[in-house]
Amino acid sequence: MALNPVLGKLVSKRVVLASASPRRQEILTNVGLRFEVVPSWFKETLEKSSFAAPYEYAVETAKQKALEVANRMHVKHLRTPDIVIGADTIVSVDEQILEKPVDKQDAYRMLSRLSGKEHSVFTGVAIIHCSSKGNQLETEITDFYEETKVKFSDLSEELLWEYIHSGEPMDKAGGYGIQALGGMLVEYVHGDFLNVVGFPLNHFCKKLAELYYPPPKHTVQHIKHDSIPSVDTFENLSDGESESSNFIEHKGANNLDSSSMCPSRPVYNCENSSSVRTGFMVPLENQNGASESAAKLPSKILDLMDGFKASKALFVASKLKMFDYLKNKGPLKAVDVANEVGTSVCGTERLLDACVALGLLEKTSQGYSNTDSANTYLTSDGEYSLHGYIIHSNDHLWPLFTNLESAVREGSRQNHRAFGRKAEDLFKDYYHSQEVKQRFMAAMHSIAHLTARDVATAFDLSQFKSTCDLGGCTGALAHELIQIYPNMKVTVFDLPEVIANISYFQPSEQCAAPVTFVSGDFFKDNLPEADLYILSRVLHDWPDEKIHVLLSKISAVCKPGCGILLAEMVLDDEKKNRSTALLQSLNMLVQTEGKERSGSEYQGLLEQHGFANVKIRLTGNLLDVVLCVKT
Ligand SMILES: Cc1cn([C@H]2C[C@H](O)[C@@H](COP(=O)(O)OP(=O)(O)OP(=O)(O)O)O2)c(=O)[nH]c1=O
Repeated sequence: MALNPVLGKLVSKRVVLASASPRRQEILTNVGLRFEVVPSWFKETLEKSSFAAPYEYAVETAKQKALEVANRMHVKHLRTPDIVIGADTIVSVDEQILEKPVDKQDAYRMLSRLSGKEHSVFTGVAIIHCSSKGNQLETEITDFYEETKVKFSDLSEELLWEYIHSGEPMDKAGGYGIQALGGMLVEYVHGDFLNVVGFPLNHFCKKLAELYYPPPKHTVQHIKHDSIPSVDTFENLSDGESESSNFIEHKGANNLDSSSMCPSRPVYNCENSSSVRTGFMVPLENQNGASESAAKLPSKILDLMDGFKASKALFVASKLKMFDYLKNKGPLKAVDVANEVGTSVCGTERLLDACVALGLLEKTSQGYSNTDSANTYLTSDGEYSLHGYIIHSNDHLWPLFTNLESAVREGSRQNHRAFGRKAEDLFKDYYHSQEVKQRFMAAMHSIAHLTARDVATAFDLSQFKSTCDLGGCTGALAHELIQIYPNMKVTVFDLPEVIANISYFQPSEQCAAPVTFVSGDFFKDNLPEADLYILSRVLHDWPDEKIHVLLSKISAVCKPGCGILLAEMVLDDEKKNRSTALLQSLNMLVQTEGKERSGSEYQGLLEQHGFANVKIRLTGNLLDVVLCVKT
């Protein structure tokens, strides 16, 4: 049973968030929703005076943002999403609509208008259900808005400018962010706090409840239309969707991070997390940091202590190809899996049970079978198989991470301790041992294929007629680019040893314009001509000195207007919030001389080589995207 099966209803659907707002991504991620991010290209230029009320403008803009994404994904022959969610947040004061400031003066105008007054924050939301009939996209649109009233204190000039110079106002409606420094300007908030931050979660859940659980006619009088049904109500309503248990696990895990969203409002975290947890109930500590009773355990720490056991269970089940057997022959009893794989029955049963508890498998009286996620991601031939990366994690990263302590003490990579060879020798191994080479390429292909759509759609790249993916390996991103921009000429440039082994990874269906593969070393050889150079998961391998060598080579062949697109995990500037990216930076420490970097660090590197207009898109998924152009 899910805490909130209305969100559980979306588990099996392909949900797309048509928004680049990191806040919206975080709010929805924190409640365990799984979705792709495809930022809308709709320009927020609707004529404001043509709307009778400010909220109508926000709702219409939200609708247009979502429709643009739904149409683009349909037209570009991508798989039509099931649901597209769009949102638009505006601030309204004295009948005027304030959006994001265009510059510091504009931010000043906005904030001085809000000083000492109450204003309204409206977020319009559109939920678009999509289907394909023949070649036509059919949509059903549900929209709504939420209003929150916010009052600012009187703001002194000094405070105003200090706040503006912090940079926080620039990407936020009304020029402030209530969830961070802007919270200091606020005297009171009446209404949904998350609505101000960009997404009215409570109203969204109520809307989904209306859509998915319309009250049966004979019980109408018992159901409160404006409430999200309670857990008990939902138990009755639940349709028993098998993935709902995954949903809870996921949500529990995500609450670990939710503090970054709203540090000043612990209530928002605490209420959710204490009611969400399943399995072992772990309320949070009281204000003094002391447990309220002996039964209350530090859940976050316990989860972290157990993390390695869960990773290793996943690695071993993958290595033994259990997900492949279960896909082809499931449901199977433990004894049958053990016979297929050649393992002990007692060990196999424990591993399978652990995988069930981790939400990777399902268990019924017929035996064990894969969840949909296991079929998609964990089988070696799944549509978005991560099998290659999992094996790489087990065989290569695990031994390196075992030496993390030495890496931290010495500040350098640990290949010699993990494998008895220097990093350089080992790197050569990738290309000299066929097995290791295939394993490494499969790992890189898994991640590139999984993230290709996010990377290719983070920005509108249609102005670039030719693209060169430097270190593009098997061409997974290149193929995605051609799907989205059929007229783009796409070249992949990688080492000869890599290019010699790409055939296994090529898609079976023929693309309209095939990808060109060119072999060479981007540090030594001439680069192919292109309007846009892509570096996906390349810069994080190298120290700044090597990056300067590479960027100056690219800069030398780039004409004004040509661009660089980076795909990396981008750290927040303070390096304290994005745990996946920060852990990845440790991953780079144990095996390379590189590291993960923040948006301003990438900007600094790029600007030194004549690239400007640096834009960063946080996709909410594995890779973020940075785009800049040569001046
Ligand atoms: C008032 C306020 C707004 N905001 C943000 C929420 C929205 O992200 C942003 C308003 O701009 P929007 O145009 O609603 O959204 P966006 O440009 O960030 O993303 P997209 O158009 O791709 O959906 O302001 C805060 O983060 N905190 C606040 O206190």
